[in-house]
Amino acid sequence: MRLQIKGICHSYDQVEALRDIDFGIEPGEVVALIGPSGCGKSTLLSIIGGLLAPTRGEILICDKATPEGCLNPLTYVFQDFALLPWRTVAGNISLVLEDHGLSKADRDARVAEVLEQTNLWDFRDAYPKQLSGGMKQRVGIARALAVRPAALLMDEPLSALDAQTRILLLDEFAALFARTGMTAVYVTHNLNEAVRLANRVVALRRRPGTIKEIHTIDIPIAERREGMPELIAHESALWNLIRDEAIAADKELENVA
Ligand SMILES: Nc1ncnc2c1ncn2[C@@H]1O[C@H](COP(=O)(O)OP(=O)(O)OP(=O)(O)O)[C@@H](O)[C@H]1O
Repeated sequence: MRLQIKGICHSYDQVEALRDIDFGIEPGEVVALIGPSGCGKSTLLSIIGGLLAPTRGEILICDKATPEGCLNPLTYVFQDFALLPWRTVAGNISLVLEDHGLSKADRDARVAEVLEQTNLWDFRDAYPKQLSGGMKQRVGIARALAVRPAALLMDEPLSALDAQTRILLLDEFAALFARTGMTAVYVTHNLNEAVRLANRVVALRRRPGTIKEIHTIDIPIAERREGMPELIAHESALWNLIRDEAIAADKELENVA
């Protein structure tokens, strides 16, 4: 799916959150949105996903190409997993397939397929309260994949997890993106995640949120490894881009507390 973000501006009452945001997302591309706290990353993701109408501008879907059997072209992965506690792993995944006119056999086949893809098969009958944070987020990913999306929209999907689980899931996301050629928009505070996963990184400045720079990382995602000198160089270039504003945003939050 090719998306064009065109002249997006958004204000919440008196707060001008985004101004004149323009860029394209190519099919199979992973775009990370980074920037200091409050620069409008989540607002932009919500606008791309159609959850929020922008004050001005539009999101153009330039080609309508979607995977076969796609039930929801733009699909969210939430940082807090958003699982139903009274449903099993398989039940949580199957939930998003209900009300789409699929037969039970089709639903079961899709659930089995994504359970395999996310290494959750052995946990299919477990309930969310029995799972670690990392396993819960795997269920979140499996649920998103079950609708065969054209693009995944991910809002800090690893931020609720401990450091070791983050590293494990980061490897799994990289493998997933490399294997499926999935189009994705990935919001993160974490520059390490951005350089592991993204083909391009959109760095935003704040007040109002505008594009500071679009940074390209031209190493195939499948070839990226933790600690690669080239990735460390990209991470440090990104930090130099947002450093001053990140420090200012941090001080501002400290003053409020
Ligand atoms: N519902 C809302 N009502 C009023 N102001 C809002 C609302 N949501 C966000 N804002 C403001 O809009 C600006 C952008 O917020 P947003 O959450 O999109 O930024 P962010 O970059 O995702 O922040 P963070 O990194 O802290 O999650 C901030 O100044 C925020 O306070």
